[in-house]
Amino acid sequence: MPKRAVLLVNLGSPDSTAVPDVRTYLQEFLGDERVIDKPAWGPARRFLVNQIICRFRAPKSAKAYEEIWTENGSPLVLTSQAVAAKLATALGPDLPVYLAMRYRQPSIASVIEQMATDGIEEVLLFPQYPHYAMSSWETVVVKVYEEAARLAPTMKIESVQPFYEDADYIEALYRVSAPYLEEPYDHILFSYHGIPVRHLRKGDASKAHCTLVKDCCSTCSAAHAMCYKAQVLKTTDAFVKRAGLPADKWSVSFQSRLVGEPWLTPYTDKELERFAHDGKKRMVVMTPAFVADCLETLEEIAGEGAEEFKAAGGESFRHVPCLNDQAPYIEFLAGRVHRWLEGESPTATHILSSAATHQA
Ligand SMILES: C=CC1=C(C)c2cc3[nH]c(cc4nc(cc5[nH]c(cc1n2)c(C)c5CCC(=O)O)C(CCC(=O)O)=C4C)c(C)c3C=C
Ligand SMILES: [Fe+2]
Ligand SMILES: [Fe+2]
Repeated sequence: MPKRAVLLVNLGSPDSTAVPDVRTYLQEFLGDERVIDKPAWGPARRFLVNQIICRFRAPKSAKAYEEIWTENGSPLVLTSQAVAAKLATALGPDLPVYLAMRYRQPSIASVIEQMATDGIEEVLLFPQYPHYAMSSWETVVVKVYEEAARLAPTMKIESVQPFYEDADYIEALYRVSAPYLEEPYDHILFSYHGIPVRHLRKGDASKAHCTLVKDCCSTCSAAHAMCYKAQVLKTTDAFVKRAGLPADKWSVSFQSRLVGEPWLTPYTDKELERFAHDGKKRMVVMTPAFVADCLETLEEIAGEGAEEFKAAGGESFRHVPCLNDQAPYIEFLAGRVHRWLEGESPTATHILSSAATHQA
């Protein structure tokens, strides 16, 4: 019997809130060619990222991180560690669980080296993203395969595909959110991390669907195996059906944009202001693109978003916490791992990416 393991990978955080640490993190993150992909020419991109974006952004980001940092470190990293520990307990001693971060620590390379030292032969890679994006799911998968090819070439790795409409994931989302939907509210906003519209077009292998066909991301298409927007709409639809939400009480928006080009719309901050002006006084915001609470949910939504909504006339603002290390999420992860052990291919929707076809 080959020695098997599960590898969870999430995005990662700076080592501390000190500006030099935040700058180092941003350089690694935004220096990733699947995150900032322009200009295409490497040295020019490096100059743009290092000299312009990171230099100016690091002090502002460091302040934002200070708002959410705990005495033990980054919420994203600490929650991911708790998830890994609880999943390990659920799976038992024969199936160890490892955790790595795409940027900073623990690095993918160091964890693959550890798995090789521990004699691991077969790995289920579980990117901690429900939706496909070149800048999230794909960069994790590519990096893991690159590092494995270099450090552990005989290790066999299979990747869990984006689980945006997996019935067990939707059920977990429902179980964690339901208590927050019991109190009266006027509107529920599903706020997803944004991406540049250009990335949506880049992911469309047909080059004939996304942004080119009317209602492209809501109509059925093979392009949607790699369409972030289509996938977040499917998560929302499935959740709305499960929770029985009335049609006129919810909508979708996109947060966390950078300047320089159009990102997916409508933008969350503008929508919160609009709803407050329209007299929707009691707002609930869900953030299902993130499995763990992080800077983007705790500071941008629960902090700034709530302030902006109230400044525009809103009265109450509830952010529904992410799945975090709550039992429904651990049960979903364990269930998905068991399906792998029973021989189900991790490929629910085959992604037409070189990243997904690697076989060591
Ligand atoms: C949920 C999936 C994510 C996608 C898709 C994504 C795309 C994306 N992000 C940036 C730029 C930044 N994101 C930042 C933080 C951040 N992003 C995600 C997730 C996705 N990003 C998470 C979970 C976090 C929080 C990390 C934490 O430590 O808590 C930041 C850093 C903070 C800041 O300065 O605002 C940047 C920058 C781009 C450019 C992009 C797609 C092209
Ligand atoms: Fe991001
Ligand atoms: Fe699309």
